[in-house]
Amino acid sequence: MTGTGTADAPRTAGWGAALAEEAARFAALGWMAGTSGNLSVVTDRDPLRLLVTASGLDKGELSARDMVPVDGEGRAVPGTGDSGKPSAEAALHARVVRLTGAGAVVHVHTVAAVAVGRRWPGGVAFRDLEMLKGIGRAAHDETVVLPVIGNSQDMRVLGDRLEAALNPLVPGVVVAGHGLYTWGADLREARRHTEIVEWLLELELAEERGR
Ligand SMILES: CSC[C@@H](O)[C@@H](O)C(=O)COP(=O)(O)O
Ligand SMILES: [Zn+2]
Repeated sequence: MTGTGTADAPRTAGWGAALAEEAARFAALGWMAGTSGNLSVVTDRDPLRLLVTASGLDKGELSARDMVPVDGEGRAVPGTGDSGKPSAEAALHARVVRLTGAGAVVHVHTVAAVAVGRRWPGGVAFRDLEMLKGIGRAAHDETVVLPVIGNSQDMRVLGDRLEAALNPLVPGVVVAGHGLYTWGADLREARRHTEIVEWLLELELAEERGR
């Protein structure tokens, strides 16, 4: 896929490379199989602008040019290049940013997220785990609930569900039958949150198998 070299391109090139690197990392873990998943980073707050992965590509093979600038509603910003169609879920990324103030959003399709969403459709609780510190919660004596929301192909519906279920203390939501959304102040924090939440989901399933 080719970019254009518009005035905006040099400014977003660094973000694009960072997104491609993150996507390759998640893909290598098997969390973005079969073109699934998408990533975004906030490049401007006023007006809100995000750079989001293009739709339908193998997320393990992206380059800096496979990223699309979108507005605060997730619509491609006109005149910013021909780097393809924004992710089908760009509007949800923008909604997460508006709701949480996040600087980066990660969406992965992990088996654990789908399995947990099926088993605990009302949300899943964690407690007394050192790993909870990685999402800013206490390692002891605090119950942390990760919300689970129903899936939809309509990003407005999905956004409304996410807003209604959002736990302000937890930077993530499981989308039942679909995958996981996580976010952070920047790409690095969003990655850490993704890894921690995925670890928690896998633990829950391992424990369930042992019960
Ligand atoms: C197997 S891809 C499923 C898609 O519908 C979607 O859920 C997804 O995560 C990737 O969509 P994309 O438009 O490439 O960002
Ligand atoms: Zn998806």
